[in-house]
Amino acid sequence: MKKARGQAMPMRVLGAMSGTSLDGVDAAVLETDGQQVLAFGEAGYRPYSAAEREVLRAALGKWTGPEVEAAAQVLQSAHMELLQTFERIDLVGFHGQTLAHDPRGRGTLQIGDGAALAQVLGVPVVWDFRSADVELGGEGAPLAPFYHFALARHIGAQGPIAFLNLGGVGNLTYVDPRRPEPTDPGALLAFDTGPANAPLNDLMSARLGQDFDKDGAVAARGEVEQGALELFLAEPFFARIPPKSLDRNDFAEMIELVSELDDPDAAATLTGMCAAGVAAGMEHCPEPPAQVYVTGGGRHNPVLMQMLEVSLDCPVTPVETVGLDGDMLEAQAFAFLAARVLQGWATSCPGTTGVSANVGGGVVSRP
Ligand SMILES: Nc1ncnc2c1ncn2[C@@H]1O[C@H](COP(=O)(O)OP(=O)(O)OP(=O)(O)O)[C@@H](O)[C@H]1O
Ligand SMILES: CC(=O)N[C@H]1[C@@H]2OC[C@@H](O2)[C@@H](O)[C@@H]1O[C@H](C)C(=O)O
Repeated sequence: MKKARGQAMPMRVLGAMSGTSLDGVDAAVLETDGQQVLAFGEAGYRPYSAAEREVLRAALGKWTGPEVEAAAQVLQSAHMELLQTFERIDLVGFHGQTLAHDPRGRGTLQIGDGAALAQVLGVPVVWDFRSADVELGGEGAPLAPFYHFALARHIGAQGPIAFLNLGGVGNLTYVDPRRPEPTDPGALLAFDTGPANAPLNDLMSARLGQDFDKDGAVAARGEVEQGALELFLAEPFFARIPPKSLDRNDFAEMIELVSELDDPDAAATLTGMCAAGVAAGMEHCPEPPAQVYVTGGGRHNPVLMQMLEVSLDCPVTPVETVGLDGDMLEAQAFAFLAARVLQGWATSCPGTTGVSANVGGGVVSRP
């Protein structure tokens, strides 16, 4: 039976996320009743070693088999190591690691065993957040939008704003905080915008042996190749009406579009493609938001931020300008969603994943 909203208890919830960039595990405490953000707590980060990252990378795009099992072990032990360092936790929201995402085909796969984690930590763990939404016809992603709605209210936004997450993949949430509930029609529109850092990271790794283009240093020396950009934007994904989502490697072939370019021009062009995907996505919003608040690692890239400022019709700033932590926002989101799952409340709705009705995903495992 669903509880009435007034009965929800404030909890200290620990959220954990291992994102598509495969850099490490982010974990953050959020005090919440699943409706409001009450306070932000401690946060921690556990990077993957180069060897661990290779094990995870080898499993990307796979659904079963030895690579997936090896990746699951790396993922599980890294989480156990990090999450055991937190104290006084009531509940854990455990996203795991997406290995494969094909919502209209084989489904979505996040590795990680929440039941085993609950035994070790001695508290309930909410996990497998995306499957129920996909099974009911939704995209299964993005799921942070319900948290974005709570954040928009927390920062006192009076009209529509947007949150833009620039991780491996980009995702945008348009929020109208004047609606009372995130599930109200018009309160949320969310979708993946296209590849963000993943192709640029892959280029940097293949050509220069670097994990990423730190501070956009390589792209800053180059120019965007317009022909490649046009070919990229001709992909049917950009014209598709949202909600819509992507797998990390859905645009892996775009690196071919820059194969003839020198390093600076190739990096600048891939950076430009990320910004252009966001600009194309913005066209789907009902009106330009008053602000775009950027979270995720891409906000540290000044070349990318500059390109966004030029191509969007509204101001673009890192979420830190309103006192939020852009490195931990996704981990906090899964803490927030865990609190909602425990109450039996929705974590996605037609505006966020395209699912036909409001869905409360997530499995609860108790110690
Ligand atoms: N100083 C910097 N300069 C340029 N790029 C940066 C910088 N810091 C981080 N990044 C980029 O941000 C990426 C990490 O972003 P983030 O941690 O948000 O990804 P993620 O959470 O794994 O991804 P997702 O949200 O898609 O699951 C790095 O791989 C890198 O490409
Ligand atoms: C299937 C999956 O794991 N998708 C991730 C990925 O990383 C960014 C983007 O693609 C977003 O759709 C989602 O993560 C965020 C945190 C979300 O669900 O809101």
